[in-house]
Amino acid sequence: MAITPTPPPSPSPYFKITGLGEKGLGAIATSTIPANTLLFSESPLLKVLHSPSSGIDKAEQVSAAFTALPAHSQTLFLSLAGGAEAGVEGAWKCNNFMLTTDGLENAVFAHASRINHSCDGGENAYWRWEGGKGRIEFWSGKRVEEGEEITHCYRPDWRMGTGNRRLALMGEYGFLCGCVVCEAGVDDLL
Ligand SMILES: C[S@@+](CC[C@H](N)C(=O)[O-])C[C@H]1O[C@@H](n2cnc3c(N)ncnc32)[C@H](O)[C@@H]1O
Repeated sequence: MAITPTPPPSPSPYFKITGLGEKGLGAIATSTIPANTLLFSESPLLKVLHSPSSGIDKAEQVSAAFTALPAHSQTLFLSLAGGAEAGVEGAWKCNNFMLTTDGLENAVFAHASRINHSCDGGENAYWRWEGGKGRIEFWSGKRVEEGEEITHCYRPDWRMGTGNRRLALMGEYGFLCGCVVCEAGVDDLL
């Protein structure tokens, strides 16, 4: 069973971070949020720009970038999901965002990493990387009711049926998806 750490402070006036059972921590709206609201923005805790021609693989780059972090940032990084069980590699696998479509720029964020996944259709938030500002922004994609969990879709298209989606998420991220779409148990996105 996952170890749920003490909830960190929220980066946003719109939600709190709290324990959500099997999902670990997650974000719960503390008031109604209108659609298209900027929820928060933040700069990366650890970012890697991969260059295939360098001959250095991404895992080595992540490890070197982690070593270069100040001690308090290392502690924060390892406190993210996957860190207690599988160290730097586990926290990276579980929490990194692919910032650019070429897959070469990835980053882990202290707060954005606490937002859970919901399959396509169940999510109510989305993110975008503002490269010029060096910050990720999280926006509400629709109106969110007080008490609702704020989620985003970790991959843009999971329209492959509940069983296949759950298998794919288990393979890539190592969790059994408990989002509203999967829990409904219908393959209505086919
Ligand atoms: C990026 S972290 C999200 C925040 C995490 N819940 C935490 O406690 O820090 C991803 C992890 O959260 C959990 N998670 C996220 N979305 C989930 C979902 N739809 N169903 C079940 N677990 C989920 C899984 O343990 C996954 O490996």
